Amino acid sequence: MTSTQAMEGQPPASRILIVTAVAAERDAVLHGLRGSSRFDVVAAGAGTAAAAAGTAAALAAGSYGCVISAGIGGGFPGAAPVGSLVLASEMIAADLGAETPEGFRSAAELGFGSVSVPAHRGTVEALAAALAAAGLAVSTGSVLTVSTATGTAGTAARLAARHPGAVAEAMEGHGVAVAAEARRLPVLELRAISNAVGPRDRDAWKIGEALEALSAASAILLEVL
Ligand SMILES: O=C(O)c1cccc(C(=O)CC[C@H]2O[C@@H](n3cnc4c(=O)[nH]cnc43)[C@H](O)[C@@H]2O)c1
Repeated sequence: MTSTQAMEGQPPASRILIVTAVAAERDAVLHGLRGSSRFDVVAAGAGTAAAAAGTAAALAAGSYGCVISAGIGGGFPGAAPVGSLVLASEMIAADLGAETPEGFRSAAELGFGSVSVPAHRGTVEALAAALAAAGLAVSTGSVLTVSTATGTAGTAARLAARHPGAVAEAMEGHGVAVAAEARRLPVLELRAISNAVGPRDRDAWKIGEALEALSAASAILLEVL
């Protein structure tokens, strides 16, 4: 895990922890935050296990009032185009469950507990309004956390059918959210869309465009949080 404090100085009353997967996402967020001392930004690694462990470690080491999972993500066609932003209304562990002869059953359906953590509604609404007011394209809806990035039209269609409110998928949000929820902290997920959820075409991913959108959105975090 690599961690960067935005700037040295006295910690304010309510600090905010932002967890990304990779260093490029962390650096894009830090660029937008322009050295604000209220935020710590941590690149915890890809996937829910690294995200949850990294978030839990950061929360054990510091005092925070809010946690944000941030990075790039895949957008569902028709809901979140490449280059746009997504704010999660909830973070769903979309492939946590079991295959059965009747198809996939979620851990919740199997009685193992919830697979969804709600985002802090008031903050989502305020942030979505501020992003839109700044001229940034933003949609709000469920963000799916998957262990395997979708690579076929069939998987995309199955996920969309199972989660009609889904706007994007990524690989860390639910892990960050579970670690935040364990400490009763409000949690958000912010994704900048680099690719469409569907048939895999890695060469078509617009990572630079998404990282720019992530930086622009991070500048708005300063105003709202
Ligand atoms: O190669 C690079 O320069 C680069 C820069 C920033 C980020 C990356 C990543 O590969 C990040 C992996 C991260 O991205 C999320 N992600 C993005 N699109 C999807 C998707 O369609 N399905 C699932 N996850 C996606 C995910 O959270 C990964 O951890 C590379």
